[in-house]
Amino acid sequence: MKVTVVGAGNVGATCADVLAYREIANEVVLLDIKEGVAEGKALDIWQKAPINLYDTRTVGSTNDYAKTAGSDVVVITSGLPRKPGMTRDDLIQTNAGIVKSVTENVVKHSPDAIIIIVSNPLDVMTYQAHITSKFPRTRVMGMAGILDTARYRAFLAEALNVSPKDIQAVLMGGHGDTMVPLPRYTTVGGIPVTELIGKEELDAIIQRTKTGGGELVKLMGTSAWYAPGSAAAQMVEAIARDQRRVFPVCIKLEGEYGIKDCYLGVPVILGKNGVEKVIELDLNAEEMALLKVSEGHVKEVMTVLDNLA
Ligand SMILES: NC(=O)c1ccc[n+]([C@@H]2O[C@H](COP(=O)([O-])OP(=O)(O)OC[C@H]3O[C@@H](n4cnc5c(N)ncnc54)[C@H](O)[C@@H]3O)[C@@H](O)[C@H]2O)c1
Ligand SMILES: O=C(O)C[C@H](O)C(=O)O
Repeated sequence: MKVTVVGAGNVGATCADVLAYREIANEVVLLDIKEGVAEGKALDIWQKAPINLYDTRTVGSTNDYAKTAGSDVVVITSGLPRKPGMTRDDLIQTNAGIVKSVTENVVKHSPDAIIIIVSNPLDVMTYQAHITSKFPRTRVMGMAGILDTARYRAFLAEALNVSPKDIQAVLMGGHGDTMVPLPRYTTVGGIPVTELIGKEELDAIIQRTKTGGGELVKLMGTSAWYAPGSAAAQMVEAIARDQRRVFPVCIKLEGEYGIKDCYLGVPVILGKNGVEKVIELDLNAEEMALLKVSEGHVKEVMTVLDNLA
């Protein structure tokens, strides 16, 4: 298993580190456009191997895609992160160009790869990578749902004073304020969450989850990386080990949930072929209405991308 991570910044380097210390891949190539940065971080991670006891070989590359040739999975994290006061959509102009040129290079050197997009605005950057790569939709997906769900689970674990391991949940829709939480599908050790927490407290947690990325941007002046890098690595693991994990993943919808030609987070089965199956939940009217709002927002930003092109 060879994995390339494009972008050796905060998220990319964290993802490469998790892939290495959890031995998810035999070889991890970290690539960045900035001279020396990827080589340095890859070397640093490799020098940690005797301490943390792993065999994964990490290799750095300054924009030399020949080193990435034949990758099984490519994670694209290259692009600007937002600063306080910005929305993710404000990044579209710069990041669309970056994701397009990176995807062209990835396709040239790894034509059979599965691509995982992390760059923002997530849903529309997944669209950009999909139309550029011309890969089947099952091999081009975006990471956001695992992160958003993890935030929701972490906040719930804190509120209920239980282990985050015991909280199972699904969040759907776009990666932004229109994401669709699904309390009906949230359980704590198998118990419906609504039996353990009041509506008001749950609503506050859902609201905090929706703005969870912004909360961190405000605190740090740039966006998060530990949870996002780990979330992307978890998707790679599901593919590399053919785990058939059930995760919310951004993919082009082709009629599921009555939605076509839109890139949205939905629960899927993730395995060796990428998205093995899109799971269609039986949403109630209220949940469906929220998903339609999310669709409307993502489609608006997709139009911005079309106009840029
Ligand atoms: N999907 C999510 O849930 C999620 C979570 C966190 C961050 N993000 C997004 O991920 C992206 C990266 O965030 P970060 O915090 O790692 O930023 P960062 O600035 O730390 O790293 C980005 C890296 O991309 C590199 N880069 C820029 N253009 C490149 C190109 N053409 N080829 C190769 N490398 C290039 C930069 O040199 C930089 O090292 C941002 O767009 C951010 O908004 C998404
Ligand atoms: O909030 C951001 O800009 C980064 C990322 O999408 C996140 O949710 O942490």
